[in-house]
Amino acid sequence: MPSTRKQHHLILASRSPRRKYLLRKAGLVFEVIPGTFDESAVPLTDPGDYVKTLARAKAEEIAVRRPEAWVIGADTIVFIEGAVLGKPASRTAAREMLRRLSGQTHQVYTGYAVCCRAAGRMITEAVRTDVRFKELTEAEIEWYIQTGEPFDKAGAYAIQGLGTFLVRSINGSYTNVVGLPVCEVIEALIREGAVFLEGSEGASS
Ligand SMILES: Cc1cn([C@H]2C[C@H](O)[C@@H](COP(=O)(O)OP(=O)(O)OP(=O)(O)O)O2)c(=O)[nH]c1=O
Repeated sequence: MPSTRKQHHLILASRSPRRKYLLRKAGLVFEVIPGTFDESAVPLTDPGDYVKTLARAKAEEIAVRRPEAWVIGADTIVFIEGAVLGKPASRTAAREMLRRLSGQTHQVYTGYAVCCRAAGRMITEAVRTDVRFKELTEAEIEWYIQTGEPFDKAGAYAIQGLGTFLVRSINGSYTNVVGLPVCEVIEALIREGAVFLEGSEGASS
């Protein structure tokens, strides 16, 4: 019996619900296939190069299995005074990160990769957004930690969630902070002829 399942040709190589949400909101049709790439194996270099390397590795892992598809990979880090803040592993780590970010401006870097092996294409870029936090009281930090929101987010906060109250201002792309610079990624997809919109021919085969 022939399969009636839609074969999408755009794949998001990510387990991040935020990335999926951002691309869906932009009207794209895609599959989600998270990889197993071990980020800890990559040494920190320049923050932009670092997120590009990780984004590329995440995309390539899936592209090898689906050479005909266009694959998107991404990686987001929070960077302050030469240090990378990843996802906090404990309440103590979350507390330390939030204290460090309090009253300061930090940088959020998201690297993205858009690639297709059959087309012989690999685009990698990094986008930077400056984020300024308000001065946080200890009570505000404790309240935010007990909401549970910091734990799967780089830098222990979510600008798109309850953590919106932490942010005084941003300079640059908002979606870049959430996990995917939508403007730049869609620009790249359009340039490559790889945009699959709901209802369009390219979205299924
Ligand atoms: C700073 C910030 C980060 N984040 C999230 C975006 C990313 O999902 C996460 C950083 O972790 P990443 O390692 O970039 O991504 P991930 O592990 O969630 O997903 P995958 O590797 O499978 O693609 O932090 C927010 O949701 N809001 C924010 O304000």
